[in-house]
Amino acid sequence: MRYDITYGTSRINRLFHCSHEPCRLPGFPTMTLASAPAPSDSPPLIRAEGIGARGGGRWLIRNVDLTVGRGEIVTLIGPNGSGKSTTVKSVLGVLTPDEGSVIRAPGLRVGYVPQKLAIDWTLPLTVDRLMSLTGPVSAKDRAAALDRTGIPHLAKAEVAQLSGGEFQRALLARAIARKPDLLVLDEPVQGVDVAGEVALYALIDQIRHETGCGILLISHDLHVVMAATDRVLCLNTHICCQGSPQSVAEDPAYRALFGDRAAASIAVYTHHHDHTHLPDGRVRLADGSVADSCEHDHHHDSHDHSPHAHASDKEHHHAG
Ligand SMILES: Nc1ncnc2c1ncn2[C@@H]1O[C@H](COP(=O)(O)OP(=O)(O)OP(=O)(O)O)[C@@H](O)[C@H]1O
Repeated sequence: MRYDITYGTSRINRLFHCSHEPCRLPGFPTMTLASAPAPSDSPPLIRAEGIGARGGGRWLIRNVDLTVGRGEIVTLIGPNGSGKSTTVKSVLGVLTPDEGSVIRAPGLRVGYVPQKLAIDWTLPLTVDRLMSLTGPVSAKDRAAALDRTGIPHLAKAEVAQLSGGEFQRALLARAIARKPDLLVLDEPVQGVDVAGEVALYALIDQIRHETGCGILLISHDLHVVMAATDRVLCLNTHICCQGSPQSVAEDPAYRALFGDRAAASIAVYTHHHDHTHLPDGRVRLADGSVADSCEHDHHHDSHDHSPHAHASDKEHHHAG
């Protein structure tokens, strides 16, 4: 396995994770995501079974099973200190788990965007240079990656002067320039505003469709990411629950960790947006007309605003 890892002290601390109520209001920009690629018959890129890792005299994670296949987006979600980074480091081989097994596809190429970057911010560093800091990447591949992430104009910009969103795109460009089979993104929207989060997750989704790579995401974002992911694992040292975003949002274990409001906010973001809820309670329909409600809308199968939608999802597994 070859992978691209940089870690250490942080440039952007967790700037903010927006829980501001208006940001969750219906009508806020939402993304349109293509459906996930059909599951492939190829073996998973990574398969971890029953992994456990100890540190400081205790189990940091235990009994964690995790697989990521080609073209699949899997998200690890959980409170601070619940073991998300430890799990990812274990499946990538950065840490050796104390129990369980990890199988990685032969020759697996991993692009890792860590939560923290070891960069001396007092030294000049352009975006272009950042791309090849830990290994050679051809000029063509660097340019293509910057183009793909929407920041070709920033190739010569100083990394220290980038905005939060630009910086995250630069990190993503750096990871995809090496054409990974598996892209691992540890909190990819740090320092990015909510509209930027939507755009970034849409970009991640496009990259998965275009390249067919598998994507393992770590996130605290309880709303937007849920719409962009195929499978969610909710971690709290062990896996509390897992399944489709909707089914996890319904799980009592998830609600106990994140609260009912978080679950409700997910419902807002997972229904099919062919209309917009106006601040006065009325609804602008797809044809531009305004109605009192969306009752007559025709997308009720994927479109229930209730957090109880999809409660019977068959993918759902609750591990207590
Ligand atoms: N090498 C280590 N030795 C001892 N404890 C550790 C070590 N690495 C991490 N921990 C502890 O393990 C727990 C899980 O850490 P981890 O970074 O995996 O959590 P996380 O879910 O990614 O957290 P966050 O959301 O805050 O990034 C934390 O309590 C952390 O302090």
